Amino acid sequence: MLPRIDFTETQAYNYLSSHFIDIAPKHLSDLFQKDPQRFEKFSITFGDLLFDYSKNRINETTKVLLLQLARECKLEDAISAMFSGEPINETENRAVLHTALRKQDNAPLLVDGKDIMPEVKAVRAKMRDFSQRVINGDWKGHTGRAITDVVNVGIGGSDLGPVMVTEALKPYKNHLNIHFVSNVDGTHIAETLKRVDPETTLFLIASKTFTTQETMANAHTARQWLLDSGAGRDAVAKHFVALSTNAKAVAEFGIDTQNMFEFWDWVGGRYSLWSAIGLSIALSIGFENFEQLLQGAYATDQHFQQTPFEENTPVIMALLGIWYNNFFDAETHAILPYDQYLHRFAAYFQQGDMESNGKYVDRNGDPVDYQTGPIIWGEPGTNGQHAFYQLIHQGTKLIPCDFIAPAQTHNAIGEHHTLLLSNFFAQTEALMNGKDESEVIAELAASGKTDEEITRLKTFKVFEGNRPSSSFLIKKITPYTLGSLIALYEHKIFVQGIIWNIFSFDQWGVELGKQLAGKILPELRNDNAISTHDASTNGLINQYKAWRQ
Ligand SMILES: O=P(O)(O)OC[C@H]1O[C@@H](O)[C@H](O)[C@@H](O)[C@@H]1O
Repeated sequence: MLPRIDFTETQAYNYLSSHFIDIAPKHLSDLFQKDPQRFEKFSITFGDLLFDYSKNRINETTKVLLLQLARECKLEDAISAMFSGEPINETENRAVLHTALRKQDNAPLLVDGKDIMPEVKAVRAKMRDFSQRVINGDWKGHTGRAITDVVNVGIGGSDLGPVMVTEALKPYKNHLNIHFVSNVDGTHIAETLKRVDPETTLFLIASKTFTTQETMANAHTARQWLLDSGAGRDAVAKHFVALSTNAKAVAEFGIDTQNMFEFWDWVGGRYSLWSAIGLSIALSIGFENFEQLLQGAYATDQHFQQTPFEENTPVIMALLGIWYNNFFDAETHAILPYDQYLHRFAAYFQQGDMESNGKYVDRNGDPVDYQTGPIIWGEPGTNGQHAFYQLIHQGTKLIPCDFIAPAQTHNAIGEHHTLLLSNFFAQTEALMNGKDESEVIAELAASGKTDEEITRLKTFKVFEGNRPSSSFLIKKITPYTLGSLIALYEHKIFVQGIIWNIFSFDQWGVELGKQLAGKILPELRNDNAISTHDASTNGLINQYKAWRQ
């Protein structure tokens, strides 16, 4: 069982509250001036990844107190509980073992007294064999032609991870075209089916539960499309495989369970890209590269389990988030990759973080009286700079930002990467230092402005700075370093959930909307006027019925 500790009642929280009053007025640029060792003190190099957190509004005392907070919340026990397979997802009575999927050592891992590693390895071997056969053309479609296109049909955790990773690792891609269909909006599948050939397309029906409405609707449409092309029923076995925990539902759908890649209820959907759900990744970049991804994540798992908290990257990431969320009242957190290939990274962690820690009930079942998970958002740089950075620099909200950039690019074209990185470094510096009034006046005067113009314009051009950021500089985005990076964010989310005393691995908040959609659906199947809801919902439904003809 996970500890039940109200972090706002710890000694560390008390100390942090008074310490906050000292730190809040201090400017980051002064902190740097006073301490030439600041970068060395507040950065961690882990493999090919440098985590620089020195541009955060902390000093050594802050760090000591935040670490004390983690200890008082019994983080160490929680980490061993997760890795050892205790049922820490208590509202579903499940273990949380996405880490087992990337485990590289041979030690057994028991869940309910049974070693799960042989099954994990068997599915990995099956994925290896299958992906190799599809990639080298041995797996044929129903007319004997090799597969050219793979369509992953899934949503949420059965979509976002594979989409993000296949995009991030495009430089490693082979000849297979990979498509993703998630939305129940028929447009998504219709547009995808226009681009593929029934003779050479393989559908991966990715659903942990195999009951998700969107995925089942899209899977049925895809199967019908195959049959409508003239293929017989036996063609389904050559063009459909399932990635799921639910063998019964897979068989009912008509997919041979031989063609099912299994995973288990101790893998959360949003943590499942390491499981059979990652088959589209293995098909896209080859199984060796998929294994590299797992190995990179495993390196982070070891770092997380074995490194003292002082130098433990996910622990520090999490504590910084708590510092801003619970003391500075920051409501959001931006993830800003300076790498076009990482363009779905923030979207992926919107689910990862917000579905995990967007909760107002604590582990005792009581409403919390403090803030929990932040709003996660972001877009790649430099595009974000020309869109929303205005607000980050001069808006009224404090937005802690993570900047992520590779030192080496996969596309060394002219000076592009140097231009990109100059922006990455400049933004973190600008956010921290800002620009004071005297600099603004000097610049305006140098550009020939009159005194009157200078007086009129100067306040608009001042940047107060002191806006915090952390930077991840990665030698190169490879399957291995990407695996490490994703796992860092996963463990950050875990640590925060432990400290906020919430359950991070269930998602009851997504159920109500599904339930109501289930009630409304039959009401939309006829033309009768509806009066069973509130006036707004009735009004919307009735107008829809009037207009839909
Ligand atoms: O993989 P499944 O069972 O189809 O579920 C897809 C998604 O369904 C959503 O309802 C859940 O909120 C997500 O966590 C999940 O990833």
